[in-house]
Amino acid sequence: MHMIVEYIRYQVPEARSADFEAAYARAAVPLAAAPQCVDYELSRCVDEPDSYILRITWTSAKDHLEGFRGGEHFKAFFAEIRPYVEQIEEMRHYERTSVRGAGSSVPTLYDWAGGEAAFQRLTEVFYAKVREDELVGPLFAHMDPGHPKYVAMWLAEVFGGPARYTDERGGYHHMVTQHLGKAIKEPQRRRWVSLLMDAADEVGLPDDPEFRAAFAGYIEWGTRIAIGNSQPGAQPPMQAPVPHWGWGVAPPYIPNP
Ligand code: HEM
Repeated sequence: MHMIVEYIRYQVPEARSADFEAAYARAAVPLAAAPQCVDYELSRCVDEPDSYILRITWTSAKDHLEGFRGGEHFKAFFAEIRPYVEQIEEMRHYERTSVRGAGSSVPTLYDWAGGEAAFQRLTEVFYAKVREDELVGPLFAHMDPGHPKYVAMWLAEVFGGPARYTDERGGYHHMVTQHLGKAIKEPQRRRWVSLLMDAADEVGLPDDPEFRAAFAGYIEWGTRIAIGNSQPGAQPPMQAPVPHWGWGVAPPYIPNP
């Protein structure tokens, strides 16, 4: 899949702008229903209110030109915007480059949680519980004394803090080797999660719904991957970046063909 961004610049006289926006609000319904459309946004120029830019991200240029234009949603979409075709000044596909990313207007989960100290407190309390637990304790019988600290470094990095696990502890590769062959069972994973959530309450991690949903989302994801990687014969990738987790929603997993 090779995403492509389409920009359409319109010049719409002030007298028609309200109708234009209303037409696009209606056109957006079939557009959003098209499986070739990733997202879209119509914005209006502040300095020259006659200028509009419509940005549509498509799953690929071919999907746009063949899939969407030849598909079931195009007719309804085009019927709405047809009166404005003559107002188009530019309509082209743009290739995304690697220069993109999120800014800092939204705090990281790491900052929201309280930074490094918060994760250190969390894992100290958590592994004290783990050690005592009859279901998961035995897996950790030979745990490295530094383990709570290392996992705190991992979590901090995942949630947007400094890359200390990568820089000081061997990164993803080291983590994955630690789970190989452990043959973790589902009830053990569940207990691990449950003890971690107890620890989160005990050390007073923020308990607002948004933070906890994102936190639990990563933990559900990560523990399920750990189970898979720990089974006999598993062959997980041995090199990968440490994952980064934010406030958003994880997209569906589609394996590379
Ligand atoms: C989100 C889920 C998980 C994360 C982020 C995680 C993270 C880690 C990390 C970073 C290490 C290596 C620490 C080091 O640098 O030495 C590790 C080791 C280990 N993990 Fe996990 N883990 C997860 C899930 C689990 C689960 C569900 C289990 C079992 C129920 C488990 C059992 C172990 C064990 C037994 C070790 C080796 C400990 C030792 O002997 O030192 N992990 N984990």
